[in-house]
This record gives sequence, structure tokens and C-alpha cells, in this order.
Amino acid sequence: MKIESVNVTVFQYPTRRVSDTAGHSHPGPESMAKMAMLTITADDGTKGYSFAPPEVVRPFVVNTFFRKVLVGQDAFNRERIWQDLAHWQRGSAHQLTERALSFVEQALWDLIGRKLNMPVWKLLGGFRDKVPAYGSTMCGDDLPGGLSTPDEYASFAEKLVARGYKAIKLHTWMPPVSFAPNPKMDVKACAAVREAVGPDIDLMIDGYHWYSRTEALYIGKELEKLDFAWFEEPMEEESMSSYAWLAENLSIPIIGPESLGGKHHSRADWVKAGACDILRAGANGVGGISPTLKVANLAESFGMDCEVHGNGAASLAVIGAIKNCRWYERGLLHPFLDYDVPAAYLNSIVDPMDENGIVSLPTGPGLGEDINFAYIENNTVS
Ligand SMILES: O=C(O)[C@H](O)[C@@H](O)[C@@H](O)C(=O)NO
Ligand SMILES: [Mg+2]
Repeated sequence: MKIESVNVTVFQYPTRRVSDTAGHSHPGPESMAKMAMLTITADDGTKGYSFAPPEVVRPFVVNTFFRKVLVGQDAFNRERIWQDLAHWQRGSAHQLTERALSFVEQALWDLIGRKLNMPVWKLLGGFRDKVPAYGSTMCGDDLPGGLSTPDEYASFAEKLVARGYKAIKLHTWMPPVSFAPNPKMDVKACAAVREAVGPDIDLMIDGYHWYSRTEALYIGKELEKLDFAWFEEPMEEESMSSYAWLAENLSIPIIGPESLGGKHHSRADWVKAGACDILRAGANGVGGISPTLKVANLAESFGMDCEVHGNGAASLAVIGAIKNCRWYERGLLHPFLDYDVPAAYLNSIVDPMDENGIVSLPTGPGLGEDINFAYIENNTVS
């Protein structure tokens, strides 16, 4: 099955998610956003798809890297294609990013799964067809009735538990929110949520990512009193020694790295340095589904869990194939937004959750996205 073409369709769709000046999403007025659908077509007509921000898979990236490496290759030689692209990253002047690599690799997996008429998670190992989800909140805000006070976090947490979630992760306040960063406010939000949901719900925090060691130590010690399940990205992840120091000084599990580059390579060094108790990798951030699987397998070899970063089909493809991931990150959630409503270009969401907080993995071929091709065709902008 030779790869014949790699194409990108950019289309617009309505959204109520806006980004702040640090790139974090919050609810906002409805606006039209743009999305790119990356399509890999094989010589027998089989197609594979992934969705990406248009700038990540812009024409320069597709023409300069994707087409030159993929076209003419056997689509089943996915690892060879991935290695060839990954090696080009060094000489790409930072134009071939981990995220671009992730999205083209995901489309390749989707193509393979569609060709074999099997879900990717089953192709990769088929460990499970269901997974418990944690509710991952948006970052805090200053929206009255939103996530602007500890009590509003507590009230939202109660709603999430009523919806079925058995675990909740708080993204707390970060700049540009006026009073952030604020370790004491972070702790107050965590304490209010623990008070509201009781002792049987797993709680985690993912707060401001640039605290000092002493600020992170203070928060961590307070979280231990609240029996939090993990402490995520409180400091700059480029400083692995800071995380090793923090993990040495706290009993609460430290999880990471999430946003650090270096794919599965950097994560091996984190394990060796004792910089985390739980590994983390996302299929959009470490170069795709296979590198995420490599991180999960590395973690398993050291008796560690690997909590997959982010929601979506690619995350589920990995989680369905491995044992050492306890949760699916379902989010990001906010009181003002209904997560269960699919985006206009999808007929249904890929991660439906029942009243017990269990997400059933997609049974369709490939990544299992229920794509509304007619909508995309009617809303194509380039
Ligand atoms: O806003 C962001 O940085 C991301 O959405 C991130 O917060 C979120 O994906 C995350 O950290 N999950 O663990
Ligand atoms: Mg995170």
C-alpha cells in the first residue's frame, strides 16, 4: 500500500473556546476558528486523517517534509517513516515540530487502521475497551460563576461528581489572571474541592508551571494533607534537577514531564534522575502515538504508571493498548461549556462517558473519529 498523497484541508467552525496570553483556553463568546484536516491517501484509495492547528501543518511543513518523506513509501512502514521525519527535525531549523510529527503519525495510524478495518488501540495491543476518566478543568479565570474562586471550583467539582467522574484535576489560576500566580489561592481551591467531594474522589492539581522550588514545596506539602493523588507541572520542566529535588522532598507523587520536548528520550532521563514518580506523555506532544507508547513501555519497565496527556482519539489509541495508565484526561472542562456537544465537524464525540465516569473506546476503524465530511467540505477555506 504505497502513499500517493498528503494533503491539508483548512476549514472553519464555531467555537466558544478562547486562548489567553499564555495559551490557556477559557470560555468566551462564539467565534469562528480554523482547523486543518491532514489527509494521507494510499494508492488503493485508503485514507487516513488527523486534525491539527493549521499553522502546525502549514504548506511549508507539508511540502518540505511530509511529502518528501511519505510519498512513495509503504504506508505500513510507519516506524521507518517516523524515524526519517524525526531525524529531519534537527536540520529543520525548528520548523518540523514535535506536534507536526505527531499529527502526520496519527494520520498514518488512522490510515493503517482503516485499511485493516480495526481500531488503532486494538492493533496496538487491545488491553481494554473502557477506561475511567478524570475531569480536567480549564485553568482558573475571573469570570463570575466560572472558576474564579475556591468556592466556584468546589461547586463545579460537585457537578462533575454528579456527572459520574471519580477523579478531578484542577488547573488553577495563572497569569494573566490578576492575582496569579498565588500558591495560597491554589491551596485554597484544592482544600475547597476536597471538602466538597469528600475523601473517595481522586484529586490532582496542575497549576502555574513556573513556581520556585520553595513555592512548589509549600504547595506539595499542603496537598499531602489533602491526600491529592498527584502534583503536576509546578515548575519549569526544563529544570529536571528541580523536579528531582522536589520528588525527594515530597511524598505526594510527582508526575511529568508534560510539555518538555525530547520525546521518549527526555522522559528516560527523568526516570533515571528520579525526577518523577509517574511519567507523562501526550500523543500530540511527543511525536505521536508510537513515541507515547514507547514512554508507557519505559514506565512499565520501571514499575511506573504513564498518564497520557490530553483528551482525544490519539490518547485513547494509546490508553486502550496499555495497562499502566489509570485515567483518561477528559477535558478541558468549564461550568460554561458542555463538553459532550461535538465540534461542528464531528458527528459525535470520540470519548462518550457513562454515569459511572467510564469512557468507552471507539470501535470504528482507525482512530475512530466520527468525521462530518460534508460539513468540512462546505466550510473549507483553503
Ligand atoms: O492550557 C494548556 O496548557 C493545556 O491545555 C494544558 O493545560 C492541559 O492540556 C494540561 O496541562 N493537561 O494536563
Ligand atoms: Mg498538564
